[in-house]
Amino acid sequence: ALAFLARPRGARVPLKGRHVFITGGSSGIGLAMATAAAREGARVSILARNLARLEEARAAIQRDWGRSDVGVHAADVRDAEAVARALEEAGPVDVLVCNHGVFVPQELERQDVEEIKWMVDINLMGTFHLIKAALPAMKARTRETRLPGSIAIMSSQAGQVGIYGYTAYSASKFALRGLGEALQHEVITDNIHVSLIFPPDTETPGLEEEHKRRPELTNIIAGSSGGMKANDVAKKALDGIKSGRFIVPCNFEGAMLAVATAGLSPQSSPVMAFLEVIGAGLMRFAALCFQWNWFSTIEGYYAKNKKRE
Ligand SMILES: NC(=O)C1=CN([C@@H]2O[C@H](COP(=O)(O)OP(=O)(O)OC[C@H]3O[C@@H](n4cnc5c(N)ncnc54)[C@H](OP(=O)(O)O)[C@@H]3O)[C@@H](O)[C@H]2O)C=CC1
Ligand SMILES: CCCCCCCCCCCCCCCC(=O)[C@@H](N)CO
Repeated sequence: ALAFLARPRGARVPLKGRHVFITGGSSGIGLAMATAAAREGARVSILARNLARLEEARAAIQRDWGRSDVGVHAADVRDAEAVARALEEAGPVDVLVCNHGVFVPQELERQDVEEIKWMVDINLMGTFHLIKAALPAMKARTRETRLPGSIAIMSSQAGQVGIYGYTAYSASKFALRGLGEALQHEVITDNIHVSLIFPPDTETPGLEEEHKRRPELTNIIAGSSGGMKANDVAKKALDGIKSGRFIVPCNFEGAMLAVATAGLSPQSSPVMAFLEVIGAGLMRFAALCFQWNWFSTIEGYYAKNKKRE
């Protein structure tokens, strides 16, 4: 029954010979995805603000994979016109990867409104700008080539569960899920598959920066999910994109989170649909255990710090 029910139907999204456009492609997960896509024979374009870092990334991809056709586009995703210009320059896209993102964890009370707005503008509004700019040509492309296209959006496990220190970041990353679910309805008849990627802490230049300011409690709770290397996240992400998966978890805890938060998300895999139906109660129980542990940690931490004052 679930094999019949699971929707949208699964798809094979090939990368070889296709145009893969990756934002935040000059660093961390984005650079790892750009490198892996080039290795699979895709024509890759990368977008970020800093041109020098983009050029370095292009040189690294060319050195490793001998591709001389990596396109670089310096633009800020907050600037809708600059994003539209970059996509115009790059030409029609087959696979759009909205991976750019910024994260500064902080308790809401201590975080400035400017910093909150900055995260929401880049992580959420930037993704809107990209998809709106890329979509018309993407639709024409899937019609022309009769091959499925893909829009991949980089969320985070902090986009599946809200944890201490991530009010602004989680809000921006949860929002991407709403965007993605609604968008999948709108583009399915154009043969475009939406993928939402949910990595745990991943070793990147961005994470190194984040650690300079991350509250101790955020460190502890985020540690509930094992850290990963950028190359491994990139591989999971590309595998998810290639098989047209909507929810793409990256590690074991991520697979549990995916089942626990399945909600009303699209599901093309009958096997995953089966696990979701069977696992719902069990994973809710596991989630309550995790929450029990997190609240105990927070209460213990505050009790200890009060004593010290
Ligand atoms: N590392 C982690 O622990 C995790 C990361 N993620 C998500 O994965 C994505 C990538 O993270 P990671 O690789 O760590 O990040 P990095 O900080 O290493 O790289 C971020 C990339 O995004 C680009 N970028 C940032 N702001 C803008 C902007 N306004 N316009 C255009 N490009 C921009 C950066 O280039 P430039 O500064 O030149 O613009 C850079 O290329 C993010 O969306 C992040 O939220 C999710 C879960 C865990
Ligand atoms: C039912 C069972 C549930 C099991 C596991 C729950 C684990 C949740 C851990 C949440 C970790 C959030 C890390 C965010 C990383 C990130 O995005 C930052 N590095 C900034 O980018």
